[in-house]
Amino acid sequence: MSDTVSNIEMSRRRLLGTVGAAGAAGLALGAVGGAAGYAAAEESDSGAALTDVGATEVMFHGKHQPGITTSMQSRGHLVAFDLAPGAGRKEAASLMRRWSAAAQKLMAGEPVASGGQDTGIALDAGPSSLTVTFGFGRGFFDRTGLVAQRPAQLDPLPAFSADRLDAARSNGDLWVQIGANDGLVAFHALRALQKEAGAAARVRWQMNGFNRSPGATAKPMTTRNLMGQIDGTDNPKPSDPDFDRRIFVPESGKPEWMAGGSYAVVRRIRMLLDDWERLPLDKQEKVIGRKKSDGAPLSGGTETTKMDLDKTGPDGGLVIPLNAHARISAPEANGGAAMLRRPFSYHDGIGSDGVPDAGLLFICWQADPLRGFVPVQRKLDRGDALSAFIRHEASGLFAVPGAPRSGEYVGQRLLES
Ligand SMILES: C=CC1=C(C)c2cc3[nH]c(cc4nc(cc5[nH]c(cc1n2)c(C)c5CCC(=O)O)C(CCC(=O)O)=C4C)c(C)c3C=C
Ligand SMILES: [Fe+2]
Repeated sequence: MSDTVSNIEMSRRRLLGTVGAAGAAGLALGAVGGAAGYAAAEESDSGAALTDVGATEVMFHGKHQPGITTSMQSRGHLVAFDLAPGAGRKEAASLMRRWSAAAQKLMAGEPVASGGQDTGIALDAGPSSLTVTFGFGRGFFDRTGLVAQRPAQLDPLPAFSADRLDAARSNGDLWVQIGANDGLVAFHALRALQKEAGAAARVRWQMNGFNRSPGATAKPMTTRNLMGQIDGTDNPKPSDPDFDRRIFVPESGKPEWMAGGSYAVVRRIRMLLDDWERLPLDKQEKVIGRKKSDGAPLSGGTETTKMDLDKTGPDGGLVIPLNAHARISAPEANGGAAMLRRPFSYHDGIGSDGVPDAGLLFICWQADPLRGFVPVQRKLDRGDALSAFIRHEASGLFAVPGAPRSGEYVGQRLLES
């Protein structure tokens, strides 16, 4: 069962079980609410929950860690930690044990007494689809004396010509991805995990992101990014026959501790919004190869229609230009290379250059970065029309093990091997 299915079941059970029939009758179910949902929510004065957003719980245990195939959440925090000077394998194991116990409680909507007492930031809220995902960076294996267990997939990413990477905001020994459909719930988890790190690890960098709030659109839709494009249409789907093979390390895969795991590539990609917004709509659409209004390919149809890469217009030219982002990044153009993109937008105010410091916290998941991100980015780096409007400013690559079994902590099979 996917964690999304169990979310829905869990949230329905919680709604009916804890809110009671009178409240449940007037509820707007966030996932399917639509226009009728808004009316019900606005009119509800019974004191019952207005939606099931808060009640939805994602499971901590399972085959894969949460936060990979989980539906995108409206708030995200990405934090990289370095192990503190003097901390090694023993301290790392103890940290992962503490973090896993805290994450399990947080995801169940329970308080955590990190450093004495719960901060109270998430009091009153339900789990709100909180997920906490843990990964290990290349340096982790040096620090813990586990170099022999380091997967080749964590070899540094190649340099790309358009990279303008800030080393201080790149990589890190440990990576934590927090996502939730409530800002306070997400911050509560962030704070608890930072405190739980104690003297064992120090924050190296932190990035904060956001997406659409559940229920913001009248019907469920693929989200938009800060350039206004519908972004995520052609993601691999869990129902695709080769989804697991592309995104997750198989049970028989190597190293054994990565069974059921995945590799996360994280890129902080700044959008040059002033330049982008000056571009007329028809040119913006040619940059991507899709319409801005509904995400349909320029070759016709609706958002989910397959792109016709050979279609020509009245002038004889290709309707999806040769340098269109969607053409260049398509699996067919990259020997089948595919990744699951699950980003957050970010906005960190106005940069020192006077333009918005805003863009995409691009996170993609794959069983092997050399068969996912790397070949696609190599190709985009050479000829993507979008390159003129974006700048890669930070980068990270992390091994994200499978979910722990009941009673285990994340990474136990590595740290106690
Ligand atoms: C190396 C991988 C990719 C990077 C980096 C990347 C950055 C990036 N993309 C957009 C906006 C869109 N991307 C779209 C499709 C798309 N992008 C990638 C890969 C990277 N994007 C892939 C593999 C695909 C799917 C291609 C396909 O199979 O057809 C789209 C179109 C809609 C969609 O399918 O999601 C948009 C829009 C931005 C703004 C960006 C950097 C800021
Ligand atoms: Fe893209």
